[in-house]
Amino acid sequence: MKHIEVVAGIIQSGGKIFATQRGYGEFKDGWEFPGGKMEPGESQKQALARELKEELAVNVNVADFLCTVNYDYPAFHLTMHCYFCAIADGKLPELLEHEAAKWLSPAELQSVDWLPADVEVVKALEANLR
Ligand SMILES: Nc1nc2c([nH]c(=O)n2[C@H]2C[C@H](O)[C@@H](COP(=O)(O)OP(=O)(O)OP(=O)(O)O)O2)c(=O)[nH]1
Repeated sequence: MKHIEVVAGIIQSGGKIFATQRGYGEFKDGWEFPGGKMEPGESQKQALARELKEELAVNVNVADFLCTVNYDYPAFHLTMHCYFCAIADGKLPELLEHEAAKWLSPAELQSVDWLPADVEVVKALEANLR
């Protein structure tokens, strides 16, 4: 089966977590942690900083690793590495590709319709924030 490996960022600011809603493709309207695929020669953290800059025009410091999740979608196997991120310069994300975004408090994490692979990430995040 096809294998896709991505890095995803849990951007934190003022005690809240940034969630984005996909604007296109197979998973349109699903909620996720922004990020994307690594390019050859990039570390996971470098790839994540680049993807967040491209998608959200935001400068982040990629911080602690949270978890790696594996999920079998019908058409591919996903491996996703998740890292906490802090905004480096106070400039908030702009939606260049996503259709919507929300800043969620820890208590609000279950209030959006996460992509299937993200359910486990949210569980790990809730345990980490507790
Ligand atoms: N970035 C990201 N992708 C996720 C998450 N959860 C999840 O199932 N995915 C899936 C959706 C995509 O099929 C796959 C790869 O994500 P991607 O960001 O590279 O998106 P994409 O396939 O639209 O790729 P591209 O057109 O931007 O190259 O991972 C998540 O939290 N963040």
